[in-house]
Amino acid sequence: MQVEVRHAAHPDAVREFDTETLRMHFLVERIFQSGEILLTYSHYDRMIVGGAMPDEGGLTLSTPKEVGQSSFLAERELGVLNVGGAGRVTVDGITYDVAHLDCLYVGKGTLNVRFENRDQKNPARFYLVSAPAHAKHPTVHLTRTDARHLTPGEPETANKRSIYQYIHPEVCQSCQLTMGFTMLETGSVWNTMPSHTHDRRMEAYLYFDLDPDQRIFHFMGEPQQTRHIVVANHQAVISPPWSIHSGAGTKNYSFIWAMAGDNKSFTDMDHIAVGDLR
Ligand SMILES: O=C[C@H](O)[C@@H](O)CC(=O)C(=O)O
Ligand SMILES: [Zn+2]
Repeated sequence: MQVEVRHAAHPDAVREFDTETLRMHFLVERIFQSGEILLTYSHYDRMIVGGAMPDEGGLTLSTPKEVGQSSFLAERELGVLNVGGAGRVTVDGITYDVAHLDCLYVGKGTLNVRFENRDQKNPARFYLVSAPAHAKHPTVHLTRTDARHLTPGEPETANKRSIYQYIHPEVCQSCQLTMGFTMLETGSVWNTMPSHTHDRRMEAYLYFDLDPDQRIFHFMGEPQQTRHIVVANHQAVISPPWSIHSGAGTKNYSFIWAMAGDNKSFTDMDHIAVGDLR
């Protein structure tokens, strides 16, 4: 397991960041590496994002010093969403078949989490998101048909998309974590436009299903001080609570969103009119 710590940055400081500094603070370039668990510990709401990509030997979630506990999930909850081939996740002796785009909520107090492939030629890529938790909720396996499905956007504004809400109060219990994914239709490239902030919750995006030679221009920053980060497939962006998080791709793509903070209300957003962005 490799863990990288990212400290929180004040918006006044971020105004001065150049491209490399923005990327160093907010872009997670490496999420999936075969036979390894790569994690990034963000000090925004202490959310951990990362990936587990098993090889023949499988992978066990160990406990890094950063979490300060005897087991990773002693005081945390975990969301797992598979963007690779079919896999298996074993949680304290119970094995779940976690197919492509299935999600697993793993509750606080879990002692053992193990990741394996079903087909070594098409390895699973488990995207992981964890936040501090103070209550135990049951571990739940969710498929796409369990998710809440929304279809915002229009072809005219190139933002027609499907939102699948998995770890969401109407679908699955959690302490502070919410998680799901958004899939853009062919010809639509804009996510989360009109954009918004929610200072009471931070958010992270993992972009996936993007062709290797295409990129997403992810927009961040205060609404009147926007900056962009050029993002490739299987890279994540940490969005501070004060920042917009929106993107335009050179082609359509999908992304996993996950949030932690004061509430789990997906619709609690401070919207910014397109004309007010700077
Ligand atoms: O606070 C909610 C998050 O920013 C995303 O879930 C928005 C999103 O997936 C979209 O509009 O496509
Ligand atoms: Zn948001």
